[in-house]
Formats: sequence, C-alpha cells, structure tokens
Amino acid sequence: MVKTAVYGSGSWGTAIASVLAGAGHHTYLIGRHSDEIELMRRKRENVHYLPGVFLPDNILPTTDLTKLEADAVFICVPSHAVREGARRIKPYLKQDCIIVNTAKGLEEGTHLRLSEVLAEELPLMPLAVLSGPSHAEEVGRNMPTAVVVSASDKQTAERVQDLIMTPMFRVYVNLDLVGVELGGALKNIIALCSGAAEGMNTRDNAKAALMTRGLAEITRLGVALGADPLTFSGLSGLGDLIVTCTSQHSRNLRAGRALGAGKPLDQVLKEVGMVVEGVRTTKSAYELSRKIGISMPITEQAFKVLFEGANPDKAIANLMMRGKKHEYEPLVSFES
Ligand SMILES: NC(=O)C1=CN([C@@H]2O[C@H](COP(=O)(O)OP(=O)(O)OC[C@H]3O[C@@H](n4cnc5c(N)ncnc54)[C@H](O)[C@@H]3O)[C@@H](O)[C@H]2O)C=CC1
Ligand SMILES: O=C(CO)COP(=O)(O)O
Repeated sequence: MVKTAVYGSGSWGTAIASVLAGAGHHTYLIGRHSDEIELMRRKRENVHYLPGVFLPDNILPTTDLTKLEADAVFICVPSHAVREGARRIKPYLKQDCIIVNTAKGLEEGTHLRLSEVLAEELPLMPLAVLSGPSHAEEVGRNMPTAVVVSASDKQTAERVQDLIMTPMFRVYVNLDLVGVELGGALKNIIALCSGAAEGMNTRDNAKAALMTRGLAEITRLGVALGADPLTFSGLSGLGDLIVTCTSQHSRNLRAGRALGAGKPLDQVLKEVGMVVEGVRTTKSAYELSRKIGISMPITEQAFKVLFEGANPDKAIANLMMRGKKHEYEPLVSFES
C-alpha cells in the first residue's frame, strides 16, 4: 500500500487529503497548530478552513512530522511558506519519496517557480506539480474536477497521476513544467483584477476583456520563460483562469471585489481569512516582467493599485487608453 502525507492542513490540504483517502490511501494530514488538529480529529471536519466536509477515518490529522515518512508528500502551504516548509520537512522524508507541490505562486525576491525552490531545498527528490481548476470546497465534496500534473520526467508525473486519480478527480499529465506552474500562479493576478472590476460595477464586458487579455500577457511571459504556448489554453491556463475569475469560492476574486469596492488591502486580507496568493504574485510577476522586458499591462496596473496606492478607476483608464495594438502581436514582445 502507498503511504501518503499532506503538509499543510488549510482548505487545499484538507481537500487533497480527502481525494487521497478516496483513492484508498491512508493519509496523514499534517498541520502546525495542535488545537486545530485536535478539533479536526474530534469533529472529523476542518471547521475553520473547509467546513461541512466530512473527513473519513483514513485521513489522520496530526502535527507529528515523523508521519512524513511516506511514499508521496503533497505540499499544501501558501507559496511564501514553501521554502521554509521544505527545510522543515527534509529530515523526515524517505529518500525516494515524491514531493508534489500544489501551492500556486512565485517566490518573492528570487521570482523562482516553486518547483525550482523545492529543487534547491530537496535536490535529490523526485518533484511534481499539481495544478488546474480545482476549488477545495468542491473537491472536498467529491464534485467532478479535472487537473493536470507535471514533472520534469514522465515517470514521476505518471506515478502521481496513478496515485491521486479517482472517478471524480481526473488527472491529466502535461510535461511542460514551466507552463503548468506559471499558468497556476499568474491566473491569480487576473482573478484579483476581475474581482476589482466586479467591485467597481464595471460588469461583464470588462471581466471578459481582463480574462482574455490577461491570458495573452500570461502566455507572453510564459513563452519568454520557456513555456509551450499551448499549455495556457489547457487546464492550468484557461481552465484555472475561468474558475478563479468566476467561482463564488475564489479567495482571489473575493479579495479583488472588496478592493474594487474601496476597502484597504489589510482589511481585505483579514476578511478573506485564507491565503490570497494573487497579491504577492502580482509583485513577483511585475518585477520579473520588468527584469526580462515583457509587457504585462494588466499586471502593471494591479501592482500600482496594490502597492503604490493607485486609484482603480485610473488603472482602468490607463488600460483603456494604451496605444493602438493588433490583437496578436509576436508572443515574445519586448515593448514596454
Ligand atoms: N483553496 C483552494 O481551493 C486551492 C488552493 N491552492 C493553493 O494551495 C496553497 C494553500 O492554499 P489554501 O489551502 O487555500 O490556504 P489556506 O489559507 O486555506 O490554508 C493555509 C494553510 O497553511 C498553513 N500555513 C500558513 N503558513 C504556514 C507556514 N509558514 N508553515 C506551515 N504551514 C503554514 C496554515 O496554517 C493553513 O493551515 C496556495 O498556494 C493556494 O493557491 C491550489 C488549488 C486550490
Ligand atoms: O487555485 C485555485 C482554484 O484552482 C484557488 O483559487 P483561489 O485561491 O482564488 O480560491
């Protein structure tokens, strides 16, 4: 029998544990707060992060890091905690254990993809990435979901596919690791902007424009970094963009709505109460696009609103009043 563990017991860690348990694996769900874990064990529910989802007996909530001695460990902490998390779990991992990152973001400062962060911290371990349109609230309730797994080698990706695929959790393999990771990380910026558009009552046309032109700039950055453009019309591109920009469950969309309605960022983050990855990712993607000379106008305006106090109305005007363009310009365009 395969032994699995999930590091991070928030909403996504709990949902991933429920898929693994549904696939028949005894799964340790490893959290850091003993009171939360104790409550989970007693109520068989993650009351704070995923209320209403029953945890079956083969999910074993714990704070005991020795339970990381598994065949596969799923990393389900926010992106800013991935490096520190990797250092923390390293002493407990088996040598041939597969590490599957599920966090969506870029490392602040270095702008590294999270598999690159993990490769630095856990250089000898096989690494994979799971991404795609998949809200915990639906996955935890066993609702039909399709995702994508990537790795730098086919065997690792297919092992993860075998491990976690169930009749309600369909897993595709895509070996374009760069594209899969960037699609999952960058869509959160566009979800924040789509939410802001809703919060400002700009309605549907603006949202559709943001999603479509957002995908264009995600693809532009991705291709410049070596991704296959086709990946961005797949589950970890268009698919994740659709779900995060439209779902009632999206944390990034909710945060964007509140920002668009004029609430300050600190208050918005407190009110959402779970990680809103798009905020940090906006900063990283903006810095990265400047560093390599790729035009990302929506990300640039999001950066100005989030970090420079720019007015969202002015941000929309800035996007609408840009110079005339052709819809399809060369994918790697170094204009400013
Ligand atoms: N919630 C969802 O539907 C999905 C989330 N994800 C990604 O999964 C990652 C985690 O997101 P959620 O579970 O939604 O966040 P969350 O806010 O629901 O839970 C985060 C969990 O990580 C823990 N945590 C925070 N900082 C930590 C640290 N320094 N060390 C160890 N644990 C720490 C928290 O205590 C909490 O248990 C994010 O990158 C998110 O983009 C991906 C797909 C779906
Ligand atoms: O990545 C996700 C769904 O695929 C989760 O998005 P949110 O963090 O916006 O809820």
